[in-house]
Amino acid sequence: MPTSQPAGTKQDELADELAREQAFLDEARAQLGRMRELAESLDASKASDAVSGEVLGWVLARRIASLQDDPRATLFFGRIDVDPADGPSEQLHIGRRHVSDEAGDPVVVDWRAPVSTAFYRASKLDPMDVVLRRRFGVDRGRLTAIEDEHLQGPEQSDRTTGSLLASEIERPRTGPMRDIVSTIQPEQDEIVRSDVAVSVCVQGAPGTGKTAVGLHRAAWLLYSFRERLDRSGVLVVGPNRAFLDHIGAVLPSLGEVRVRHATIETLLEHHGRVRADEPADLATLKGDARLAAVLRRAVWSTLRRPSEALVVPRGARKWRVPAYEVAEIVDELAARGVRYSAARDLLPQRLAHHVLLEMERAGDAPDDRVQDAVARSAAVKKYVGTVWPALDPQGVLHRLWSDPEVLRVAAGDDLTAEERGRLLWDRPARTKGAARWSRADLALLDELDDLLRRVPSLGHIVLDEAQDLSPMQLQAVGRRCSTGSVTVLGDIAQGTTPWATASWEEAMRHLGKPEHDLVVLDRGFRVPAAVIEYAARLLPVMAPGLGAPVSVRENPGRLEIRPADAGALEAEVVRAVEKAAAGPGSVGVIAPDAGLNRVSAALDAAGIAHGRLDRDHGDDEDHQVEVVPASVAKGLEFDRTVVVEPAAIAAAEPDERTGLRRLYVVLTRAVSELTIVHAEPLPAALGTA
Ligand SMILES: Nc1ncnc2c1ncn2[C@@H]1O[C@H](COP(=O)(O)OP(=O)(O)OP(=O)(O)O)[C@@H](O)[C@H]1O
Repeated sequence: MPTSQPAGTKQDELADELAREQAFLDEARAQLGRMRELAESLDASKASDAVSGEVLGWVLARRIASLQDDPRATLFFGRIDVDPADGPSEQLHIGRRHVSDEAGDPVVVDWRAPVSTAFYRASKLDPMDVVLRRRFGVDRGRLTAIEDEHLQGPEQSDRTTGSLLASEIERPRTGPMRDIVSTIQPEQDEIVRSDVAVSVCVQGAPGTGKTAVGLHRAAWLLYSFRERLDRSGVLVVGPNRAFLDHIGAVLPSLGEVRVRHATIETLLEHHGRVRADEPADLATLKGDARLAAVLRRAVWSTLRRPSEALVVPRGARKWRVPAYEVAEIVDELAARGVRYSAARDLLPQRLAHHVLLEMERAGDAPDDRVQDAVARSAAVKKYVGTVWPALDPQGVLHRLWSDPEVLRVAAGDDLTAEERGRLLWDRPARTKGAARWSRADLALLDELDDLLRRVPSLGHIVLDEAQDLSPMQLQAVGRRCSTGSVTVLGDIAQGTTPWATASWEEAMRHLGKPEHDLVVLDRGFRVPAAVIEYAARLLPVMAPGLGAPVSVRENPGRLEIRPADAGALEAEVVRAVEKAAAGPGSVGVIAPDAGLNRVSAALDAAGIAHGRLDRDHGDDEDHQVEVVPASVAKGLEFDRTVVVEPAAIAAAEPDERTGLRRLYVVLTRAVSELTIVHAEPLPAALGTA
């Protein structure tokens, strides 16, 4: 934009302004130091008793830790000057945490506070009383640049040192994912600050910031509803360990260290160890929502109609509750909507109460202790065991997969004979303890667990890469936020399981959140234009109707395709990796799972140090170069990626659509450069370069 001032004057003015802001930063640091010293001077031992002393000590330790100053970061990254019609104008500096002065007045405002909303959302169309929005460039704890936007009045020349958003994204990656708190975009902020009661489903193409938004939403919720969510808990669910490692530092960097991170497997692992792989069609069938009804029948069909009266001997007398009366009690308990085992727990007292009534009719005057003793008597226990058997999830599923008759009865009209045949084990395990459970079985065990006793609900769950979960897995997550809310993040086009969801309406129904906000993000932050345009060639074949994101990146990125002779693939990969690793920033070498060892060995032979990611682990050492199996690449990103043998990556999946979707995921991991190395012809859907 043209400026009327001579360039020199403008530079001087900018330098003065930076110096003023740096002085303000120094003052904010001093205030934070004062707050920390104050917290350190408080003495927990002065509490009224030992228990409160312990709690107070813990609270103080947490407060002191939260007041630590990180010299590598700044206390604020932005500023807004607001001038409301009905109040005084003020300048607000926005940072990762609140800092106040001796009088308690804010020096830095937490980015999550309501007054900070305008920093993220104000626009020229709707300035929200903001006159000026300022963003700061930061380097090792010092302010290095200012970017101003004047939101009101005649257009003015902005004092800007370039797009901080662009430089934030281009900044080379080392180590795990960073927070985006200084550059959250308005459409992202709307999601981050959605009310705690609202479940949100975000559909977005690769790199549109879904993961980032979900994590910042968790941090915002914890700030805004601290007491409620501290008690009920917040959970982040992601696709694998390598991914959790990648995102694991974001919430701690925002001051939230108590959010649990899990994969769907770790969430369900307490039900048993996965010891069996099964064909995709069987896993799909086990993940089908119809199984919920089958399991419900399997549980409740174990109730037996009492055929004999309950007889309780007490002293010289025997007391009887006739079978038809027991049947009425059982029917009433079963109809209450209480979980199976919880209802069963009520039965002994109900039966004992009837025995008590018999005693009263016979002229006795028994009290509550007698009722308790009858309820706990061997006769009642044994009787309850026959009419309302004790169950555990593993026992029920073991019987279901072992006994054709049990499965037939439980299946009702929900499964065909052919489907039942597939579900039955060829060689049933002799005991439930010896059963070889599959991944899909774990979700069924979880369903059974919940049919027996209600699984407690958390306050909020952030569910990432949700498109890959089966209906039964979605229900397992859903029951863990049944009284809370959920933020669902995903991309239908990146669904790479045979049971991947086809529609968000359906997935949200399985999660138990039919009422939700569906938001589509379509501005791509990660993937540069040259790369996304190439990857998007796959979309019409494997996800018709879904569009590619519009890359917001000014850097068009680089795409290079390097054919290799058969037998010389690894040598070409080594050359490509050497080139990619020459500059700063992370390099991901994504190869077919089956070819990973060869690639890793070739890099070793060439002396290229690298880490290896896996479903079950990330990289403890944060190497610049990571070798990644194609099946683990989802959700990750690298400044430069080298993709090895796309045709083999696609062919490793059970069908063409899943194969091309896997490839789409792999091709969209690059922030600036994608190099493809191949000996086999590229998949036809990619067209000719
Ligand atoms: N507002 C923003 N400011 C700066 N960087 C951003 C912003 N939004 C997203 N990014 C960056 O873009 C990259 C992609 O974001 P993220 O991983 O959250 O995308 P995603 O939609 O989850 O992608 P995928 O579907 O491929 O997993 C990350 O490096 C993230 O930090």
